[in-house]
Amino acid sequence: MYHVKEAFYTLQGEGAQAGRASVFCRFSGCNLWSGREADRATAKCTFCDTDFIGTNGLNGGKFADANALAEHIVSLWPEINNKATPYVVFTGGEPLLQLDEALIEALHSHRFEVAVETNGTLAPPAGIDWLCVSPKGNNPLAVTQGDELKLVFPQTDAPPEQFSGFSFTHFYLQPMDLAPLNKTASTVAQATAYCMANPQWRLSLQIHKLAGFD
Ligand SMILES: C[S@@+](CC[C@H](N)C(=O)[O-])C[C@H]1O[C@@H](n2cnc3c(N)ncnc32)[C@H](O)[C@@H]1O
Ligand SMILES: Nc1nc2[nH]cc(C(=O)O)c2c(=O)[nH]1
Ligand code: SF4
Ligand SMILES: [Mg+2]
Repeated sequence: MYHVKEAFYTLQGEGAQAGRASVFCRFSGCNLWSGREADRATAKCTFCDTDFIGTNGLNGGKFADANALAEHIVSLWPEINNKATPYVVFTGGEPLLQLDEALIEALHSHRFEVAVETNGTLAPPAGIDWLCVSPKGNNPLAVTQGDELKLVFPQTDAPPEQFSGFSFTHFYLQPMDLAPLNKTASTVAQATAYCMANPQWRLSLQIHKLAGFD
């Protein structure tokens, strides 16, 4: 059984695939935070910008098997023409708690490319087409290679230098959105300065927040 908080059609807002039409499938639950505000300060990941509790969001629910969830995802992709490869982004919460090879294979059989946004603490199943790892503080990584390392910046216990030798094709700094913490500061300016001083790293602005879509 897969537990899905919400699923929707939008543009990828972050990283190297920003601007690409995507079905987002947000799994419920995370291994680094309960999702409850009362637990945030003591969680293993404290700055999360996402509600991933339960299955009550848009197009959310419980899906009995891989084919049922794959068909749900396929139904959210618009059949406008066949020139673009359909794209699904599994996120959460932590998608690697639930994503498995059966679901990836079911989506491949519908021509979909499969992307994942993960905190990197769990081993991924085979078959993922685009793996984005976003390390969280000093939580140990189970994954040190992939397509994209996208580090939320700044994090005192996760400086970029710790990851710059890993085997990723793209290295992005994403300014920490402090709104979930009821704080403001210029994390954009700090990330900009770091990327200018360290050209291995590129800036990822969360364009969905700037443009006002999900
Ligand atoms: C909500 S997470 C879900 C996927 C996975 N659990 C992870 O942490 O990568 C999706 C993306 O949002 C990023 N993110 C979470 N909170 C953020 C914040 N306050 N500011 C900027 N990016 C944030 C994460 O680092 C990750 O790249
Ligand atoms: N548009 C849009 N792009 C995103 N890229 C990563 C997201 C996430 O929450 O994982 C996200 C999201 O929530 N919305
Ligand atoms: S690991 Fe990802 S989903 Fe979990 S609390 Fe952190 S940012 Fe949110
Ligand atoms: Mg998000």
